[in-house]
Amino acid sequence: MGFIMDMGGFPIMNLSLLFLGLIVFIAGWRRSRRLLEPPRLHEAIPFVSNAWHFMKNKRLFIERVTDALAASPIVQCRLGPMNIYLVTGNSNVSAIFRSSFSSDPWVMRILEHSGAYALADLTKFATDTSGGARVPQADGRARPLAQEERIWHAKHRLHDEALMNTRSVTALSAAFQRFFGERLAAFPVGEWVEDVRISAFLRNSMATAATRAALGSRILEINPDFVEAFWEYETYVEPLAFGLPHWLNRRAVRSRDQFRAMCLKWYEIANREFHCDGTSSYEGVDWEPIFGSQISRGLAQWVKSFDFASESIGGVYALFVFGLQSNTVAICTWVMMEIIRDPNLYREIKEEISQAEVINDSDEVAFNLQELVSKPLLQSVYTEALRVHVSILITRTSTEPVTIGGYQLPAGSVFQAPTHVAHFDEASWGTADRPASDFWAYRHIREVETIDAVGHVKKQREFSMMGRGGSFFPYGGGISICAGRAFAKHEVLLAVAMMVSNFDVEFIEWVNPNGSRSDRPARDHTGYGNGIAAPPDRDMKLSWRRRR
Ligand code: HEM
Repeated sequence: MGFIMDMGGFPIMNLSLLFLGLIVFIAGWRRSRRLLEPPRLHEAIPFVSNAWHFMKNKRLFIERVTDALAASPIVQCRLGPMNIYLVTGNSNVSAIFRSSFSSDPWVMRILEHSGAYALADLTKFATDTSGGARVPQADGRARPLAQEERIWHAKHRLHDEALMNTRSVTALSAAFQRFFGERLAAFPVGEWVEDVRISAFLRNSMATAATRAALGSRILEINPDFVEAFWEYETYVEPLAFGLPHWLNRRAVRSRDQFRAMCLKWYEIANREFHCDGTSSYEGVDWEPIFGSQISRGLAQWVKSFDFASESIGGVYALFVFGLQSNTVAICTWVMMEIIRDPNLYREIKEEISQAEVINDSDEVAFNLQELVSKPLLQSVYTEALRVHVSILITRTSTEPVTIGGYQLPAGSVFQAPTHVAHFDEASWGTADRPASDFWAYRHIREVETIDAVGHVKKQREFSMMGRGGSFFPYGGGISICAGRAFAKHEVLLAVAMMVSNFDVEFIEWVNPNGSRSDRPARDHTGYGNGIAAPPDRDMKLSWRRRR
């Protein structure tokens, strides 16, 4: 009692004041800490809920992020073991595309968990801190790495040479046109085929044609189930990157390992066949059946020069096929669905496509590629499909201390910019009668007046982003921007043009995955965790008749 009342002569009043002061101090300190740190995305079970939510229903997770980013342009969130800063706004997003931000740590997670690279090869990436750019980043090494030891840079150079330059894009597009044409030619001329499901058709035929174009035909002969195994693996690529223990992710790990094994089996056979006569007769050609294209042969060269282990080589090709297929097929499907459901749009698209038709040496209808990919309405529909259906969190790590959204954050902070927030921003995209949430085929078109040779004023359509490019980054940005973006556009527009130009099409109904009639059109597949373009959750059933 005496202890409570006077504490050996220390009056209770003083003790209460001291205690109160301490509480005020702690509350103030915590508030000031909070002010120094961005607000945090709510999480019911710390370390678990957000990561679980992300993997199981990414669309809902991104909607929660969108709400949080409406209140603050930067929000913290824990995804499994990682603390992440989610950012929005043109200046914050362009900041993370600067060269002082790197995608390498995130890519390393993908290589390790989604590609299952061998530890020895992961170490080669981890120890090369010189970055991907031509000029090495200062990394404080006593002996800077020689150019040929720079593994990130070698990969970037390969992408530039074998994916981005005009010759490689033209060669890949020509091969794709040939192989997709063969799939279409399998339909009888003049006969209506009643039960074509556009999503299922493209997942098989477009993926097969793109695989042959990029990797050659041999890979499909060696692995008849290659395309099915790919789609199984594809659903797990992004969830795998979080590196959950295998026992929590058994199916994902099994699919990954099966697909990598297929890639490796082909690589080993292809490698022997390609070099069987010591000097391959295929050297220098644009396309051959064993390795396919320049990018595929380049990858083979790259893995050899860095002495990759076999298990990594399977992962290298598995991840390449992921980049090649998973977005183009989904985007092409959305473009077809949107134009088929709107007869006027279909008619106008068909008219544009007919202007790019040419007769090739074999007397067949082909396309002037440059003309095709610059048609205003086709580009607008393609851009709108990317705007509405691409949802990715572009991820970067700061290599130096940085101020973003008014917060000073240390080197090593991980940032993610959700495309969804920018792509659905009303201020950038909405119009009085067309909210940003709607797909509107004509959103990226403007009418301009031109005067012809005899002085007549003509109205003409032009494709235009109208200065809104900063709110549109479906291909990411900075040095890690998608290396396949030029081919992606060619491939999607070619596939659309070939179907529209060669077939009469009639819509029948929307169907559920089990084939039963759906009472609503397709929406983004919400449970989809793969990362970039969401595929449709319903299919479109149609009948079509090949015209020639
Ligand atoms: C509509 C189709 C496509 C979309 C929306 C898309 C989107 C993306 C995105 C968002 C990234 C990450 C960029 C970043 O972190 O800033 C990426 C990277 C990449 N993509 Fe694509 N992509 C598409 C098609 C393709 C195709 C067809 C290929 C291959 C032929 C491809 C190859 C790559 C490669 C190699 C990278 C890694 C680039 C690097 O780290 O340097 N992509 N893509």
